Amino acid sequence: HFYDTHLWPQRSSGACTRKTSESQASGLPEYIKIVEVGPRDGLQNEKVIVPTDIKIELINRLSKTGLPAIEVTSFVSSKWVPQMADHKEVMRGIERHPGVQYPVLTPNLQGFHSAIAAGATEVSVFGAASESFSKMNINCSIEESIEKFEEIAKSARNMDIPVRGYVSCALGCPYEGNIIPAKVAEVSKRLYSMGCYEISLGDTIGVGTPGSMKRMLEAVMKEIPLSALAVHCHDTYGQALANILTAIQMGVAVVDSSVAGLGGCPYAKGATGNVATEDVIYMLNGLGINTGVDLYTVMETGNFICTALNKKTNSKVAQASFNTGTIH
Ligand SMILES: CC(C)(COP(=O)([O-])OP(=O)([O-])OC[C@H]1O[C@@H](n2cnc3c(N)ncnc32)[C@H](O)[C@@H]1OP(=O)([O-])[O-])[C@@H](O)C(=O)NCCC(=O)NCCSC(=O)C[C@@](C)(O)CC(=O)[O-]
Repeated sequence: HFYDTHLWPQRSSGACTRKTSESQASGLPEYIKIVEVGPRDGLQNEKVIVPTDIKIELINRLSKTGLPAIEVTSFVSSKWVPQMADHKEVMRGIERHPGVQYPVLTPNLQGFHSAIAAGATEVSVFGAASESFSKMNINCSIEESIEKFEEIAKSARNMDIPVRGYVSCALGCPYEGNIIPAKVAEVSKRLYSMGCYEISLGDTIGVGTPGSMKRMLEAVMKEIPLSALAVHCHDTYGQALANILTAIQMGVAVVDSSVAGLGGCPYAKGATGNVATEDVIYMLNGLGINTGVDLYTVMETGNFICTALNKKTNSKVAQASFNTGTIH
């Protein structure tokens, strides 16, 4: 089930070349920034520990696709997430391309200091809109997590390190079920107020629908400027692209995704992969929205990591391109 990319034709014209005129006409953003989370969110959930050199090669390949941001690893406890135990080696080992951001996850000051010592120049804190999830994921309440994140934000500010903020369970929690939009808005506001430049709203278990995405975003947009919002959709219920389309129709212009649709959170059982980067780019190309990312190179990179992991891609676009021998 692996893809011999030689079977694919070279990149075709069509959707990729229809640039901004359609998106301008439809009121959609002209440019969407894709934040690639595969090396972190994808590989943290693999049962096997992926060798460090494969992780580095994955990130180096992703750096050549035009992606503007690639989440590298997490500086978390190796007892909690053994898959990310080689964070220092990965951070030190990658080639950094000018203009590409390489954020890493940091749950507390200890993680922040290790990340900076390993050469990180951007970090992400990761909170939740659910008390139970916060406890299960980072072993503290939402309030305690905010205190830890404030310490990170303060140190980061002194060092000119940008901080991104995640809010998990924005559309539902594996332990509490429904999460009210007001809670998502409240946690988002606290992260934004402490200096996070962007808030990524995570549908951690992929239960959201365009309806719940719209209601949640309406609440969050009352507190935070649209330009500071991102969506992070898992595809567990097959709703990710529809949810992303809803978000971009509402003006959100930053989308997290994962090459080959790798991903999931070890503390959210049953949550399958993130939406595939290939599928997001294909949809955005079709809408005439510029991403600056080359679909073909991302598909080749997806093929590389799936071959290394001995698994089938979750990207529908990569599957279809293989089956039909065409990229539309
Ligand atoms: C946050 C902790 C560390 C608290 O864990 P804790 O056990 O409460 O920490 P502690 O402060 O009590 O320290 C206990 C031990 O952990 C060590 N420790 C303490 N901090 C660190 C650190 N930063 N890096 C490395 N080690 C650390 C510390 O040194 C000590 O070591 P010991 O003395 O026992 O040998 C733990 O709960 C943890 O590592 N959790 C990992 C959670 C995680 O990575 N989850 C997946 C990412 S979140 C996600 O996927 C969702 C997202 C972002 O994608 C968005 C979405 O989809 O919604």
